[in-house]
Amino acid sequence: MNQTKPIQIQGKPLGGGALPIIITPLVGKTTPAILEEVAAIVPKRPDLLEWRIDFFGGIGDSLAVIETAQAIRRAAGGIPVLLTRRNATEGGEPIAIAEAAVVEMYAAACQARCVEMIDYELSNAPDDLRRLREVSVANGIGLIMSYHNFQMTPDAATLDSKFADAQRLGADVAKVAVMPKDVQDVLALLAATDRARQTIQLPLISMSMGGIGSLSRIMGWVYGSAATFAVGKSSSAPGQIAIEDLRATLATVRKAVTGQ
Ligand SMILES: O=C1C[C@@](O)(C(=O)O)C[C@@H](O)[C@@H]1O
Repeated sequence: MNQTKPIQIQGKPLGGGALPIIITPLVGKTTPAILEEVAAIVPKRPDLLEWRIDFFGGIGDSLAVIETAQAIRRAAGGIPVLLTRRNATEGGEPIAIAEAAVVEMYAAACQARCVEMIDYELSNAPDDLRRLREVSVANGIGLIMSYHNFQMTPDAATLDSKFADAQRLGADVAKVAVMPKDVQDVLALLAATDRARQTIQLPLISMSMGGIGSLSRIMGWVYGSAATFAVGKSSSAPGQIAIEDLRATLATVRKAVTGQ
């Protein structure tokens, strides 16, 4: 089987390498609600917590963001944190602040070193992508560049170009999440992931969403996806599986696929 490149945090691979890492979203609106989620999720031991800050009421207040990130970290028992503002055109929650303030919020979080990774969409302005690449590198924070399509699965050339764009723009990880209309679309996403594994130097994350797409959350690592998103307390996208069920299923697939 071809190799899946591991996601690294400050030069160290995350997870044991035998299976994809499990990322669990936090979607609370307030700091206490988020900390309640963290308390419920930490015993389930995901490899990475994704703080979906587009759900957070205090997104416009960088101090509140940094203090909440620090509180998450204190409660997370060593599990690293990925900070994600998913924009509304790519499936996120509508937010009250302009893009310039979003970039400054991300920059402040990087400078405070209160998270380990950030995620920013490839569709953003080249200057904003450049700024976040610079400030994340300067502070040792990993940068995922991502593409999401909650309506459909684009053609193979478009899928290939998203992985390639992330590499060209200097990301640490390339991520693609798309919605299938049928089983062929799930295969198209898996095939694109396998092609990217052979042509792109970066670790990859990919998934097909929705009910049928959930197959990709279970077997995407066989095609090169280094991570899979699972529900700890609340879901952040259609098709996510409960972490306990996903972990058991991944172990079964791994045993069947590798014989170990
Ligand atoms: O991009 C992704 C992937 C995702 O959309 C999913 O389908 O699991 C969930 C989001 O929280 C995350 O930012």
